[in-house]
Amino acid sequence: MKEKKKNAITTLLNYAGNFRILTYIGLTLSAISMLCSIVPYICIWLVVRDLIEAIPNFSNIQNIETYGWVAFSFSVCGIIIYFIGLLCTHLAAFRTAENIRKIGMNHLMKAPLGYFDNNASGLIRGRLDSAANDTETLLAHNLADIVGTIVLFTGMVVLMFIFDWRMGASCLLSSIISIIAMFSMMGGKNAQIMAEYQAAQDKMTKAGTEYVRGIPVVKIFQQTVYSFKTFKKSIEEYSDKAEYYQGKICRVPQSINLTFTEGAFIFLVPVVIFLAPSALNNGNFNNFVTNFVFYAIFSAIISTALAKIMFASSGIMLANTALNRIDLVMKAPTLKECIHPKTPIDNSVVFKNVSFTYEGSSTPALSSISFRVKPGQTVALVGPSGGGKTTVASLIPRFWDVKKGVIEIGHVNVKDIDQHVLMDKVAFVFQNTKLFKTSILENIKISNPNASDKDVMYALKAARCEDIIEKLPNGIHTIIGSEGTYLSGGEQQRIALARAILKNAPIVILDEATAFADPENEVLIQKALNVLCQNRTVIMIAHRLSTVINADKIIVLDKGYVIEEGTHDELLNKKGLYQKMWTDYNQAAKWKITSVEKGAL
Ligand SMILES: Nc1ncnc2c1ncn2[C@@H]1O[C@H](COP(=O)(O)OP(=O)(O)OP(=O)(O)O)[C@@H](O)[C@H]1O
Repeated sequence: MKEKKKNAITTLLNYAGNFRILTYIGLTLSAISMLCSIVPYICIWLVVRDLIEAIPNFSNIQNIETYGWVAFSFSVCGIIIYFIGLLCTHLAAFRTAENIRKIGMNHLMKAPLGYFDNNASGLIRGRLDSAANDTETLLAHNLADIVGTIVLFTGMVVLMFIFDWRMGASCLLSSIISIIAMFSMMGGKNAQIMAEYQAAQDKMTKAGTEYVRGIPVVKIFQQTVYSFKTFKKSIEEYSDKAEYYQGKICRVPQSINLTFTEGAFIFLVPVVIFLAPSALNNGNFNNFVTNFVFYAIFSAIISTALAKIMFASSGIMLANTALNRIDLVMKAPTLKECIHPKTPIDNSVVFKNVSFTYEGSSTPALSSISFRVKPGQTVALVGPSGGGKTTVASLIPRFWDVKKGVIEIGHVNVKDIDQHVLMDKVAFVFQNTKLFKTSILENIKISNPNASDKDVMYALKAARCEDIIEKLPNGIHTIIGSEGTYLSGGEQQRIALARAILKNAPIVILDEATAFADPENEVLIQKALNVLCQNRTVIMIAHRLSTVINADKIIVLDKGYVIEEGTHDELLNKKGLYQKMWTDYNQAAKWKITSVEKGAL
């Protein structure tokens, strides 16, 4: 446990960078302010001593006013120093939290795009945010309180043994019991239980995100909330863990801790009763009473100090868990950057004996795939569902890195091409277009931030988006998703094509570009695609075989293998899987036309 605490703080201070110095200053000031806060108690002891010694001639007392001023000055100084310290720790904490978010985001920017398919965005964001928030509280408040309290505690222990060690030891005994109870909640097996409790919370967040995503499906199929068993189960698991941690682990030590924190004088009274007769006999009863008054008051600040340590320790525990969770983000796989990047010499794409298995899967998605796409050629990937088409397409821009085989663009291994150059080389249009909740203009300029409004307008025209822009209240400046401005699937697809056209990349990857379009939109999308694909190397995935007839080459993928390759006519002559797919496709098309005709009659 001790080791873990050290790690959390060291790691956090690493995130703070140069602002670490502010943390050190803040902690030192917090320690000084705590030392200042002890002085008024010493003054109280002096006042009580003088009062008792002066009985009944109180007019002889001279120094009480001085003690009062000293106590007041130290209290005020302590408060001012504490606030300056807090200012420093807050500045450092805000910067650290900002750095955690920045470093986390920078790391995620290097993660392969495929990582985001496999990890819910809500979970990744939750991990970064909770780590930043929890550590912010730790650095801004908890750490200063811990250091201050340790100094205060050490000062108190010294004072306790200065005046009367027996009374001091009785006060200290309740503190020790309190501390043992406190740490028993956090140490050993209980730390593991706390980690499990946090993991259950993580699982619940993930299941919650999936649940919200699936609400439309639930509504369509009239399912009740309980159909989402995973989410329900995760809530139950979380409640069980929380209940177990709070009820079984914390109840007894918490009660002991609170009893001895609030009743720090619990051993003091019996000790005083026990010592009083000998003090009377020895003739130093005045001194004995002074010490008793002092320890009775002093035990109150022990309670405050212990309560502070308790809250601060739970802060460290939270920060520890948060750091473990952020580690999961920081340990996300990253694409290896090439040290000596090479420049592709043309726009060809070549797969050489590529095999690929998704992480966590035992079956390869692709096995020994080899094919060549010459510059300017259009190659179509077809085949049954799960054949590996999307995987092939996503390996080209390095959504994932292959471990076996080589993928080349312009005769250079994609791993040896600078990331920015690679991204400039390839434009992709996915099945599910992602448009941001911003203006159409911004949405399109994402692919080329330096483009002028004129270039954007050209791209919109080339993607046949004029009708979309005309009906929008503020034209290209209309924010998508605001004031009832929603675009249909086909319209979104055309905006995405405008984005790809503006990017002007020499290699285009199309994944089911017309999948969700109605007939009207499909014609427009097809026209936009013609512009996008002109004089470019194109790799397209299509289920509608009518769209691939004119491709320079068709590659048939089945169960991760290339089983046929050739032009439309060549493949029909082979009388293999493609020919069967073509027959089925035509039959389906004929069936559709017949059904429509019958319906019309
Ligand atoms: N992110 C992933 N993690 C694990 N396995 C995956 C992942 N994506 C795809 N697979 C698996 O890899 C294999 C190939 O899938 P892929 O999506 O490439 O096929 P496809 O031909 O594009 O299918 P479809 O036509 O249905 O889109 C399948 O067995 C699939 O289950």
